[in-house]
Amino acid sequence: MTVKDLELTGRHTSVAVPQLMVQGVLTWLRSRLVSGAVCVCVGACLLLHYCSVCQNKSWQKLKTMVHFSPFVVSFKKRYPWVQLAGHAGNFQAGEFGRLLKRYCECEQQCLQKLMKDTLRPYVPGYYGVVQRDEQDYNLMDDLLADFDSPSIMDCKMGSRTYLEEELTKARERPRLRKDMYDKMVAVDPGAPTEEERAQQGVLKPRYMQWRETLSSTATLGFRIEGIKKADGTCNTNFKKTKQREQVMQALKDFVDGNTQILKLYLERLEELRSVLDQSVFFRTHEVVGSSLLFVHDSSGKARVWMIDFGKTVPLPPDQTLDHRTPWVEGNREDGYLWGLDNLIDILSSMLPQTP
Ligand SMILES: Nc1ncnc2c1ncn2[C@@H]1O[C@H](COP(=O)(O)OP(=O)(O)OP(=O)(O)O)[C@@H](O)[C@H]1O
Ligand SMILES: O=P(O)(O)O[C@@H]1[C@H](O)[C@H](O)[C@@H](OP(=O)(O)O)[C@H](OP(=O)(O)O)[C@H]1O
Repeated sequence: MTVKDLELTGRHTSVAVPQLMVQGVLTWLRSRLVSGAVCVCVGACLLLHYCSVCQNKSWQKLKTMVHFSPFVVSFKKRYPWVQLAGHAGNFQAGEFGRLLKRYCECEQQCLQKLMKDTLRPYVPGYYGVVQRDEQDYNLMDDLLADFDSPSIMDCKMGSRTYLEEELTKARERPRLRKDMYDKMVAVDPGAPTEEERAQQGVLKPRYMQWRETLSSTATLGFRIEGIKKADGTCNTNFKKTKQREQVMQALKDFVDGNTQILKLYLERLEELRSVLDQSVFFRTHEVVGSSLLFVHDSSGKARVWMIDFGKTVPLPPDQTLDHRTPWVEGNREDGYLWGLDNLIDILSSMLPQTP
């Protein structure tokens, strides 16, 4: 369920730890772990606390990964930092409340443009590319830095989680993914077709579409990827959270029923929506796989930011998107605003109605 050898797939492969020691930890985890998100937390915490201690050593190729984030990293023992979703080993601690995310040119281009866009207050501040141990990173604000024991939620936005160009590539050069087949079977043994079963592999777009329809991505235009609460509990098991009522329950649990926090989140999302309507960047980009990061703490502070622009790409000069029109191949619509409308609607319905 949690730790296993993995077919190497691009960005999954490196973490900042000596390989042998990590393999020892992983072997221990593999032999000991039982199911449950809290156990995942503890295991990942042990491993990645160690990673952070060793963060000045060179990054090494590691043919193993911890499945199912979150990854809890103690950044220089200052405060625990949590990676709720995404690829393992992509982040390192920076200085002064900043963090380093493994370099991705597409993300760099977006963050640079976003620093000059009306969306600037809704994305992490960006400070350029830095090198550590021969690896390039994008340096950005750590959005958790100003919070005390924060509760965090990652919501992946949009009705589509793969780029149109990924579809084209998969058609031109179909590549069967055994790791995705295995992830599919782990959730639903009946999901693969007979052909996929015989091949023991699925194409990436097929897997991504299956994930979209299993969760709320296809029906609501967003899905919860993970939640970590101030009490230390973590849950990344939202693959089947699909119905509006299930989403509401997860949100209610995330804020511990605190309507004041819900209200602050709602206000922030409404502001974000009106800024998105004005944003040149947003109008001229296909925004896929990007998340909203929700953060609050017991002081009553609650904020939301847009993160992850690794699959946000510029449109041709003559094209714009409204981000609400349903997607058909070729129109490049991503359903981002449709998802945000739904999220806002759900949060509003959870608040007591004012006469
Ligand atoms: N600027 C930030 N400040 C604080 N936490 C962050 C920040 N950026 C990312 N995170 C944490 O890391 C997680 C993964 O981030 P992100 O989606 O950018 O990674 P990724 O590896 O590109 O993901 P994906 O696999 O979806 O492409 C988030 O869920 C969040 O917990
Ligand atoms: O959440 P899951 O079920 O583990 O599936 C992963 C998730 O959809 C990621 O967003 C995706 O990375 P990208 O968004 O960067 O494509 C990754 O593809 P990958 O394995 O090809 O990196 C998937 O494996």
